[in-house]
Amino acid sequence: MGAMISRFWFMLFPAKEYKIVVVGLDNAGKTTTLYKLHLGEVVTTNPTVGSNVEELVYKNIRFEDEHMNCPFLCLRDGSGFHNNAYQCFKLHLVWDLGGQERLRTSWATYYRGTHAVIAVIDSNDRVRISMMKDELFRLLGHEDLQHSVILVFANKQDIKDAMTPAEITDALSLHSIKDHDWHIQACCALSGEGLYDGLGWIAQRVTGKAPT
Ligand SMILES: Nc1nc2c(ncn2[C@@H]2O[C@H](COP(=O)(O)OP(=O)(O)OP(=O)(O)O)[C@@H](O)[C@H]2O)c(=O)[nH]1
Ligand SMILES: [Mg+2]
Repeated sequence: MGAMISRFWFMLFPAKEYKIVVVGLDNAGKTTTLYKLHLGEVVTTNPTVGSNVEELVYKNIRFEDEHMNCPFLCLRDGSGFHNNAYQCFKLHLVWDLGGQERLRTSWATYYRGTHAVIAVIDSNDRVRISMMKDELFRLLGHEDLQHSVILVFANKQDIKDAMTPAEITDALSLHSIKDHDWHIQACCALSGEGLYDGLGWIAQRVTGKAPT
């Protein structure tokens, strides 16, 4: 019933959309991440040529005091324990870009209007982490991403001896990023662990960000 009401509500009052682009080297797990979030399932992937795009709805329960000034589409939840609570929906349009070397030059064509960048890292790919650092700093310098927040997914944490988020933070020099809000999240796109935590961080941070 609740799901039906919210679907109907969406049709009447479409929420403001937030644009996210997902970047990272080939084989990092970008497409797996997108479809795990979108469908809740692991899909069989092929290397992406071009892009995939899907809409994700992130739902958050907020209590009345936190809800003040909430800019999102909200439904009052008057039932049970939560009669002071609201369900706040944020709609994210997520672009998953191909990571092969020849495709990376086209990433910038997707940047305009982006609120958040997700950089997916294969935490076992020690050899190419410096290449990913170069790509990351190149995109951070792009004018269309001036106002974007950056989420780094330290993916494939299920594999033994994966680099920890702290190691990846050092290898990517994340602490030297001063002009963007950033966050690193350990995850496993196969099980989904950590993915919603990362999306939750974005959902909080995009409020009030206005890319040109
Ligand atoms: N063990 C493990 N494997 C993963 C994980 N996430 C993705 N993979 C695997 O990594 C491989 C590449 O995943 P993709 O999602 O296609 O990678 P991609 O980043 O989209 O690659 P491109 O499209 O070429 O840029 C697939 O075999 C996935 O099943 C993970 O968390 N753990
Ligand atoms: Mg892909």
